[in-house]
Formats: sequence, structure tokens, C-alpha cells
Amino acid sequence: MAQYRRVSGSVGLITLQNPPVNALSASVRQGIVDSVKRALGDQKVKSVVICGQNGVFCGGADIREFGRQMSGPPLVPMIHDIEAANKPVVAAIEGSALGGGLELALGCHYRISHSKAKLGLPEVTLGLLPAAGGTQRLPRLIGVPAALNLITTGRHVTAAEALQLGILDHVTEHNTVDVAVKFALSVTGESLDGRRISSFSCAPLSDLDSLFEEAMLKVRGAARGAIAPVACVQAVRAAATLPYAQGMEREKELMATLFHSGQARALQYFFFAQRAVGRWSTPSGARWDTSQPRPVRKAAVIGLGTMGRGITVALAQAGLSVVAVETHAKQLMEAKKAVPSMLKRGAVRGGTTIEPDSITYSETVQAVADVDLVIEAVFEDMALKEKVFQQLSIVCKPDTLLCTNTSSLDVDHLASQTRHPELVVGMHFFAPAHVMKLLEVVYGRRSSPAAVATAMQLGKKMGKVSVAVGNCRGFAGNRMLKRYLEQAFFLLEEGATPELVDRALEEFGFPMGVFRMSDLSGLDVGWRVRKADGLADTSLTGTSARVRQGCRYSPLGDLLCEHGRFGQKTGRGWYQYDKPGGRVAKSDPWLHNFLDEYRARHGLVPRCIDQQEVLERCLFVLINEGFQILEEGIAAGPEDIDAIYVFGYGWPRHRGGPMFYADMVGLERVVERLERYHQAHPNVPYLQPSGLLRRLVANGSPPIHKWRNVIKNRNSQL
Ligand SMILES: CCCCCCCCCCCCC/C=C/C(=O)SCCNC(=O)CCNC(=O)[C@H](O)C(C)(C)COP(=O)(O)OP(=O)(O)OC[C@H]1O[C@@H](n2cnc3c(N)ncnc32)[C@H](O)[C@@H]1OP(=O)(O)O
Repeated sequence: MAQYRRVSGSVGLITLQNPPVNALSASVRQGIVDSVKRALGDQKVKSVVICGQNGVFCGGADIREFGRQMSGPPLVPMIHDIEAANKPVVAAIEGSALGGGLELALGCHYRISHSKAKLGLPEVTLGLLPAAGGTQRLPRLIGVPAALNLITTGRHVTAAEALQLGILDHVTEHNTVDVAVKFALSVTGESLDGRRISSFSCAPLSDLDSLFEEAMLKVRGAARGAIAPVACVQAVRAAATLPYAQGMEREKELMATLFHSGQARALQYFFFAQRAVGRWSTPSGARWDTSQPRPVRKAAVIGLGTMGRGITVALAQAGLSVVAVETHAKQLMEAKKAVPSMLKRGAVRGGTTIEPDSITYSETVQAVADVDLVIEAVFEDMALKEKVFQQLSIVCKPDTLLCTNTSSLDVDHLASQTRHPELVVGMHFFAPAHVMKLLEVVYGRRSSPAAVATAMQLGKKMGKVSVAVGNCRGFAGNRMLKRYLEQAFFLLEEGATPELVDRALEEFGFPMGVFRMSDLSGLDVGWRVRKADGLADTSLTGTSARVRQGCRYSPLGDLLCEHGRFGQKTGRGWYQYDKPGGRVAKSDPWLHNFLDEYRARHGLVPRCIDQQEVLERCLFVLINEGFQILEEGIAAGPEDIDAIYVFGYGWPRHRGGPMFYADMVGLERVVERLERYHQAHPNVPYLQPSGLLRRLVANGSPPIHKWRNVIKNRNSQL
């Protein structure tokens, strides 16, 4: 709703009231319409101020209303009536003015903002466009290039930038509503002719066609198949080329194509999923709202390879003082050079400064005696990690939290090497650790609620999306990835090429297909793990060469590594590169010959494989593992898995994440396809639909937001 009162004798003050962000729900819109009518009809009122309660102007349209039957007054005429008013209307912006909130402000005649406010039109991130006149008013106010940038990226700008762009008329450090009321009094009776943005023309530009062509190329390149950024460009083009009324028609038309799209549903699901991940809980009763994190001021990183350096930078950027330990002198020397330059680059990107002495380097573990938290990032080798944890347990204060950055090893086993296993958790970063948003926080059987809460909070402080997951081989993300990789290898055995598989995945929206990605990460990493697991034995011949522990196995990755092809770092992998460390993947005839010979050796007759099979085999098996992970309680809900995949593995956000994608495709179809593939490949047990997936289908395939209830109640009949 909205509250209306008269202040300072002649100013009608309208306060939006819908905590926490004053979203423009039906009742808020009704409140605004009623209040504006009252203010305009009251002769004592000479001007109007619109503000939001609790220091937030408005977070935009109520996203929860979008999937439902919409009621209440529509936004467009509401904003039009405000702009058409014959008394000055001033927006007093505090906190946020986003989406419909900024569009409401653009309908006002003046905009005054607190210096700490953030403004933006983030609709594109929800699969929409600013369809309450935003695409038509903003270019008229600040020019086409600047408006294109804000609308197609959805980025939030500071009040200072908004002032510079011309979105705001005034920025204050004081009480914004007081300043706006004084301002409203000062402009009483002034002509509003030059204040109605819809009456402006866009500033003329010399070469409009090439500007829009370039903009279209840019958004198509970045969008990976997302449709909203393209529609945003088309809408701004309408503003630049059509009169306002026609531009509004075009905006409406384009919004109609987006509004009910699967992409909009996926992106809006993901908006709430991200927030749901923050309300974590563990089976032992640790919870986001009751478990108390410990303060962490000083942290240590053990091992300064690629991951350790990234973690050191991320900790320093979060304002912690860091002890960085590396026992190999050469590696330590390299890290001492690399870390400061990574920090410098980060500071340039983020406009921040970091005290250079916030990091101290040491060659001995003894240097971590007084830290609050340690993150171990040594080589992925259990014996080595055991030794590190034993040492840490002796050296550190008794209450120091001991974390491991292992990507798949047993956190409980590492905890058992210490005197305080309750203080051990996994903090699984993704490379490059100072850039990637995802952090898997892995709780062990004995991890205390405080330990989990501390790791989760530290992740947040580092700007990460922290997802709490249980302890199992590969945790959630890598455990699912293993199934995806296996299917990709099997497809090569059956006749596909890396190019075909990658093309299908990239057209789906991944930034890189599985083989290009493997070349970037390094093929030797997985090889080492498979060797440690006793899997990578290429001396086997006949049918046993492609079977391990009774299941189908492809030794293709092992064979490539035996040829010294580790990916980009060696200049050869699934593709060839112009030099070791080269980045541009080129098709490699050697690899195609190698695949032909391999198939011939094993009596495999290559067949035609289409993109649909690639997607179904690779993605459905990954999704199936996701259901298994949910069933076992390793992840608490589908949102956790979706956040992991979007932030850590490049799953296209406009497809919502793997579990949402399964919901979109239809659980019955996923089961049917998995069963069909399992029939064709009976020695791949992971193609058998998981128990939870079958139970959901048996219960009528409830929508994704109801899955948690089914998971909680294992015997649920819904
Ligand atoms: C035939 C078809 C015809 C089609 C016709 C269509 C007609 C309808 C079209 C009308 C035109 C619409 C044009 C306008 C569109 C929009 O405005 S879309 C919304 C744009 N706004 C945003 O994207 C902002 C989203 N919010 C945020 O970025 C942040 O919440 C914040 C405002 C910056 C505050 O951040 P913070 O303080 O960190 O709080 P959070 O944890 O993020 O949020 C707190 C809770 O509030 C919920 N929430 C936030 N914003 C909204 C919102 N706009 N609607 C609903 N709910 C919102 C958020 O989910 C949190 O709640 P929980 O999830 O329960 O934790």
C-alpha cells in the first residue's frame, strides 16, 4: 500500500509501504493511484513528493506477481498520469530505485537521491525489459548509447554516476525526504513543460544504424541465446526512431513476447533461488538464522599454487589479514610476485585499494599459530593433506577453524586427523578463486554449527555465493560433473567428435563445451585422480579395456594424457593450440585419426549422433545425479544445485540451472529418455532414473518449489 499525508503545509507526501523493498504490488499501485488522485484534487497541495518507507525507494515491480493472474492498476497508465500531473512531482530516492521503481521516478518531474542510493533497470536479468516506459524515457533523458548500456546490462549505478548521466537532478548526503520536500516547495507553480520526459526527443546521432548493429552484435555475443537483451536493443531502437506513443506500443509488443517465455520463468526462478540458498540448514540442525559465526580477522592459506594464490587474493580483498604459506622456495617466490599483481589488477577492476602489508608470506606452517581460520590448498593428494591437517592441529590455536579446499576428497577423514574435528569444514573454491562466484561449503559428520556458519559468512564477505553441501566424493558439483564427462567420452567412442559435442553444449548456452573446458582446466587433473582410484589402467585389452568395476568406462582421457596431451598448457588436448598456453582451440586431425583407430581397435562402429542425443545424454545424466544428491541430502534443495551449476560450471542462467531445466522439460520426459538410454547402455548404471526422480513422477511431477517437501518426507505420497 501507500501512505498519504500533507506536510509543510502544501506538499502531498506519498510513501510506498511494502517491506522489505517496497515492490510495486497491486496494493502499492492502488495506493499510489489513490494518493496521486487525492494530492492533485486537494487545492492546498501545490506539489507532491513520492518516497519509500524504511530507507528504500522501490525495488521495482513485484516479481512474485509475474507468474500469476495480475490484478490492480497497471503501471504504465499510473506513471503516465503522474507525468501528466499539473503539480510538480518529485521522487525522493533512498536505498534502491530499480526496475519499475526507477520507471516510476522517470515519470516524476524531478529526481532527488541520497548519495548512497543505487539505481538501475535490471529487468533484462529477469528475462524482461523495462516495460513501464523505461525503454522509451531513459534514452530520451540520457541519450541512446548510455541508455542502451544500462538497459541491456541491467547494471546498477551509484547516485554519483546517475547524476553525471543526467538521471538525477540532485544528490544529497542529508535526509532525502526533507530535501525533496524543500525542493518541492521551491518549484511550486513553475512550468512543467520541460520536465515531462515523454515529450523529449532523443539526442540526434550521426550513424544510428551502425550504433544499433554494433549493440546487437555485442548483446548477441554475450547473451549465449538469451532473448531479453536482444528485445531490449529493439525497444531502445524504437525510442530512437519512433514518436513516444509508437515507441510505447513497440515496448509493449516486445514485452509480450518475453513475459511468458521459458527464459523469463527461469531467470525469475533463479532470482529467488539465489536468495533461498542463503537460508541454508544442515541435517545436524545448523541453520543460517540460529548458528552463530565466529569472527575471522586473520586467516592463513597453506599452499600457493593457482588455487592458493586466488584464495589469498580473495581473502585480502575481503579485508582480512592473511598469512600465505608455501614450503617450496621457488613456488613461494613466484607467488610473492604473482599475488600482488593479481591484487593490483583486481583493484583496477573494482576501484578498490588494498593495504599491501595485509599479506605476509612464510615458508613454514608455524607462521599460522595465531590465525582464526586456515584454508589448506595443497596438491590434491590425501596423504599430503593428512600431514598438513596433523601439523595444523598442533600449531594452531585450539579454536582455529581448519578448512580444506579439496575438490573431492573426504572431509570427515581429514577432520579425523585433528584434535578438534568439529572445527573442520571444506571450503571448495573454483578457479580462478578470486574471480569465480561459487563456494561450496562442505560440512562433515562432526562439523559444528559455528564452523559451518563461519565458513558461510566468510564466503559472503568474499562476495561469493556460498552453498552448504554434505560430504561425499566430489560433493555436489564435481560429483554431477563426473557423469557429464563420462557421457561425453562415451559419445566420442560411439562416433561423435569433440567439435560436435561442444557445439551442442555451446548452442545450449554453456560458455564452453565439455572438451574445450577440459582443455582449459587441464586433462592431467582428472587423470591423476583416476590413477589414484586405480581406474586409469591402459594396459588392459579386449572388452576389459572399457569396463571398470562392472561398469562401462572410457579410457580415452587416460590415453590422451599418456600422449602428453594435457590441454592448453601443453598446446594439445582434445584440440590443438598454436603453442603451449595458447587459448584458441583448433580442430586437430591427429585427434580424429586417434579416435578412428581407437574405435577400430575396440570394434566400435561409429554412428551418426545428433545434437539432441548429445544434450540428453550429457545433461540428463547430470540431472539424474542431482536427484540422487537431493535424495541423499547432500544438497538441501534444487536451488542449491542450480546455484552451484550457474555460478560454478557455466550453466546458462536463462535456463535456470539443471534442476529447473528438468522441471521445464518435464520430469516424465527425463525419466523416459533416461530409461531409453539405459536400455541401450545397460552397463551405465547412472542412466537409471534415481529413486527421487521416479517418486516425483509417480506423484504427478509437482513443480520445483514443492520438491523439498517430497525430499523431506521420504515416504511422502504428496
Ligand atoms: C500477454 C503478456 C502481456 C505482458 C504484459 C506485462 C504486464 C506487466 C508488465 C509491467 C511492467 C513491468 C516493468 C517493470 C519490471 C520490474 O520492475 S521487474 C523488477 C526489477 N527489480 C529488480 O530486479 C530488483 C530486485 N531486487 C534486488 O535487486 C534487491 O532485492 C534489492 C532491491 C537491491 C535489495 O537487496 P537486499 O537488501 O540484498 O535484499 P534481498 O535479499 O535481495 O531482497 C529482500 C527480499 O525482497 C525480495 N524482493 C526483492 N526485490 C523484489 C521484487 N522486485 N519483487 C518481489 N520481491 C522482491 C527478495 O526476494 C527477498 O525476499 P526473499 O526471497 O524471501 O529472501
